[in-house]
Amino acid sequence: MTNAPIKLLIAASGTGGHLFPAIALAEKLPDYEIEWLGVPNRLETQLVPKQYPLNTIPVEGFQQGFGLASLKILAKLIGSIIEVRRILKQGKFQGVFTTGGYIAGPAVIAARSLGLPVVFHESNALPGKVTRFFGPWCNAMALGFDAAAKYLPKAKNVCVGTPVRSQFLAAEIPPLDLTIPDNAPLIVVFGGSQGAVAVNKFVRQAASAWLDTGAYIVHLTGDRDPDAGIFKHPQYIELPFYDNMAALLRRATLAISRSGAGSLTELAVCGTPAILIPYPFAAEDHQSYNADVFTKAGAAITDKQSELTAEKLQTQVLQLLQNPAELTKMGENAKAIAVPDSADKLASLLREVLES
Ligand SMILES: CC(=O)N[C@H]1[C@@H](OP(=O)(O)OP(=O)(O)OC[C@H]2O[C@@H](n3ccc(=O)[nH]c3=O)[C@H](O)[C@@H]2O)O[C@H](CO)[C@@H](O)[C@@H]1O
Repeated sequence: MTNAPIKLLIAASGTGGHLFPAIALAEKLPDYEIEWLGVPNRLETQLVPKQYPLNTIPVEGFQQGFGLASLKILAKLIGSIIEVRRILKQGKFQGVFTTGGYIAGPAVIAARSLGLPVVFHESNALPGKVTRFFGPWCNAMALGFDAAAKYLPKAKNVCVGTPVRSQFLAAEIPPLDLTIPDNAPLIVVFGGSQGAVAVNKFVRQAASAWLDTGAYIVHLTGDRDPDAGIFKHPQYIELPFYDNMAALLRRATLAISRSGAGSLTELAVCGTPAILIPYPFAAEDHQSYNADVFTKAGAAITDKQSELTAEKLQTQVLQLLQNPAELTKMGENAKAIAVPDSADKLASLLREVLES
């Protein structure tokens, strides 16, 4: 007699930073029957592989203060909890995995109210409010960074790193489909999964001096950059989004990046030295806490956006390009933070919780 597969509901929504680790975990559970929980019109509708049926609920994050808008959101939250309980019961799910954010609230409440186990993964060094609130209710709290544990004193913390997409771990990474000479230094600029308009502006103002040294720039602008297409140069490649990040970050001499957990994890796995510019409006400034981990490890230089100028960024990059030994050291320090088998560790933890 063969055992029926374990049914798992994955609640991961919104950004690459929330979705990629969950997809990497799902790929490690081929013997499970997995369905997804997300919201309509977010990145999950594009990124979640078709083999995982997507259930959607209309949950939203709370605004500051408590007005009519918050009451509507509360009503949606209650409706979402009822709906997730229905999905879990009807589908006979045996557990829930979540990467946090506002989808996690109804997922954790519904699962725990039905007595189902929940494994939570928090990739940031400063855990989000939802994580801090619901962490103690979960059967395991998997952390991307050790530094997060002190903010979750009552949770069952296990540091597993943050899983990266399988492309980063493949023995043979597909080659870059961009024309960049082998010996040219390459600066890669990216601003999370949605691009960073403020970073893009600094980069365009500073870029000429970098290009004059013979360096190439691959600039991933996001699709909402009003200045896209303005700056042109034969060594400057501008794209709204690029898929083959594994090959690009491995090839990069230096990255200029926001400090979302996903980006940092990939920089570490690839051993890519970086200048980090935390997104100043991220919830509770959590990207600065992420960046601190890298700066303290000697893997990156961090610039506060409010104190940065194009001139300062220009000089920092020129100095680093002239100092390959420093770049190599930063890259090695980044590699030392990496947890390349994070998805395996997370899958083992989940199996331990769901199968014991
Ligand atoms: C603005 C904001 O609050 N962002 C948060 C969001 O992640 P957000 O998705 O914004 O940022 P992350 O750095 O975590 O992830 C970005 C991902 O997009 C990928 N990418 C980017 C550009 C591109 O052209 N191609 C591509 O594949 C990167 O390789 C990376 O995997 O959730 C993360 C996890 O909780 C947080 O740490 C981030 O702070």
